[in-house]
Amino acid sequence: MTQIFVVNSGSSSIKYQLVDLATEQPVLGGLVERVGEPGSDVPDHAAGLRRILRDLGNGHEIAAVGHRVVHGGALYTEPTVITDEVERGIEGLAALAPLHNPANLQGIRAARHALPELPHVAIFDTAFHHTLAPAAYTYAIDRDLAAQHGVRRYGFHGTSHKFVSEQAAVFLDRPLASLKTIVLHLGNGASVAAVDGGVSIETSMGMTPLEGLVMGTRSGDIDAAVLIHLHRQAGLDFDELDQLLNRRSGLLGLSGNGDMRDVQAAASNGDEVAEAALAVYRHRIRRYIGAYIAHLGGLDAIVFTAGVGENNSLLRRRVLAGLEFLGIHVDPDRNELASREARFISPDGSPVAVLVIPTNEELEIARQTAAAAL
Ligand SMILES: Nc1ncnc2c1ncn2[C@@H]1O[C@H](COP(=O)(O)OP(=O)(O)O)[C@@H](O)[C@H]1O
Ligand SMILES: CC(=O)OP(=O)(O)O
Ligand SMILES: [Mg+2]
Repeated sequence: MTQIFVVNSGSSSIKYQLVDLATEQPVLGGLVERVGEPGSDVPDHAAGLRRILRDLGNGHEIAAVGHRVVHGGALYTEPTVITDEVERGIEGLAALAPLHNPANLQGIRAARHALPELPHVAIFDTAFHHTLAPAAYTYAIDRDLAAQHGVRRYGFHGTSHKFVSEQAAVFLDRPLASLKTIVLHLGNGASVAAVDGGVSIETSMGMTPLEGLVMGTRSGDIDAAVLIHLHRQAGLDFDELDQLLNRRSGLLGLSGNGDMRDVQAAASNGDEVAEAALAVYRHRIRRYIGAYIAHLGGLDAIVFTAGVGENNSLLRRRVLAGLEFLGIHVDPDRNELASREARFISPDGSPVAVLVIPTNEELEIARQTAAAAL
């Protein structure tokens, strides 16, 4: 019974699972929250991971450890067995993902220290998007400056986009190579990917996980001149602008609440500010759907996934309303059916399959870890 221990160190949490490879089911799992927050008894990710490993105890047949790492830059495009040199590589990318990579690295160091005899593998959020063409990943600024500082689109949530687009092919019983799919990963962080024959050709997040969709606390797309304007006119410095765009924008900035459940509940109770925030959220998603149909040159499937995508039926319906002329239809009854399984929400015979597929980043990390290390 081979088991893979999967560690997902987020900016303020650590999720973990012990995945049995034979059944592809978690044997156990958990979440440590409020890491490093004031009043928390978990001062940092290293301490959090030590506690998890202590609670885990002995008696498990762990064959390898898989770590989610958010930013692999241009350096890491494959699952990578972690050495001291790889640790330094991940550290070197911290400037591109300051909320995520240092936390990932602390988790890696603590786990390697506690389980030195096991192979540890880094699975990068950026890896699935390394297939983007230059036209898709290039920002139109000075070429040399951009190259010198690694400024380009990398894209994120790749583990989820890969897993979900492959699941769509299995669910539809069609060859992955023939499918043009738009994946909407709508969680706390949110991104869209255009996947053509299993290959990512476009995605909404950029050099960092800030660009693209409206998120819980992140603005997504914004005219870069807004930063210059707020610096000059409102006197905000760079740290304040970073905080503003990454931590105090998105649904939180628009409505005072960053959790979709609360915003949706308020809007449903007639709160106009919440409804206006949701209108911005939906409008942004529709812009990407239109753009990605053009990039794909057709569309076979739209897949909703992650916390919001899997659970918010009203949002799904309203995001796709009026797109019938593109062959996109939603069956209201199927859409309302709550389930933990992959499912259609389009009617039978619809030209575009509209699906809800629960993501499972931990299982994907476990699979890739085993493939790289065992
Ligand atoms: N039943 C639900 N209805 C609407 N939104 C939901 C529901 N369950 C979770 N969400 C939303 O999903 C988001 C979190 O998604 P998740 O994929 O768990 O995020 P992450 O992994 O990025 O932390 C939150 O905005 C939360 O409100
Ligand atoms: C990359 C990213 O945005 O991750 P998360 O959704 O976990 O914040
Ligand atoms: Mg997530």
